[in-house]
Amino acid sequence: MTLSIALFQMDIAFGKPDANKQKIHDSFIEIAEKNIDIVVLPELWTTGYDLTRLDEIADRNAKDSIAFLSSLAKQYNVNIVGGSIAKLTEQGNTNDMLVINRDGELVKEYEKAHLFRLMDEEKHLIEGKTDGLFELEGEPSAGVICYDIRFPEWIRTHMLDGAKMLFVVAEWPLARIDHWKALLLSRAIENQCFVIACNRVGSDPNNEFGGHSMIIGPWGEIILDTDTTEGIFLGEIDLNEVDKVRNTIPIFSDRRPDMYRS
Ligand SMILES: NC(=O)CCC(=O)C(=O)O
Repeated sequence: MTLSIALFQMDIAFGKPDANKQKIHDSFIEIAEKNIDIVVLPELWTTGYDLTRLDEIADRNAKDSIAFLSSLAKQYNVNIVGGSIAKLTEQGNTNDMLVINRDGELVKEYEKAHLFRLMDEEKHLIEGKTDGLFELEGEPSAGVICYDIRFPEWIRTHMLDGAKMLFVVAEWPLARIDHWKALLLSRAIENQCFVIACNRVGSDPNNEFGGHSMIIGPWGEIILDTDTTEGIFLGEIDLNEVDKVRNTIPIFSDRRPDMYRS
């Protein structure tokens, strides 16, 4: 199956959910005539890293964000890996990925499992406890959030369940953009999957962000690598490539889990 992907590499207005929603709403028109199958947004696109104000600006139970993305998905007949948003729950705030299908149905919520101390996440957010597995267009997929990609065992956990596409949504600073690129490439090669990664650009009071949203194939081929400009970037993937690569070098059946530490 061939799928066309649009990565929304956007700047995010700090602590201004309405402005960010408006920007996405207005930009969707650009994808209308392009027959896109999946749109991907970056991490925390409603609020950015305005974490000290989350009790004021986070979305209670993600209700408004789900309604917003669901309406866009139906209007434009497109699946949306809706980046992540700050979700206010009874227990606290989470960094919550939303995945919506073409019919506007919520197919997955995944809460970031690994909180990033360098950006104070552990002070303001609670960690997720469940996996990021879902299906889009009938294809097994997984979604993770930014710092999660530094944990190859977490990604492998998803791949052992058969995921062929790994979606990564991020606010990854420019200062470590070489890590971002190397980690994404490694996750694609070692898991023989497509990595579809959307980072933000621009800056907030603490960081300048690095863009370089990417699509990488299961052989490690770079299908798309952007720069640091804001925009919607397109790429196409053929999921048959995953089976071809997995049959050529059968790493999943060659594993020796009996020798690995958990
Ligand atoms: N938002 C994040 O999780 C950033 C992760 C990051 O910058 C890193 O180096 O890891």
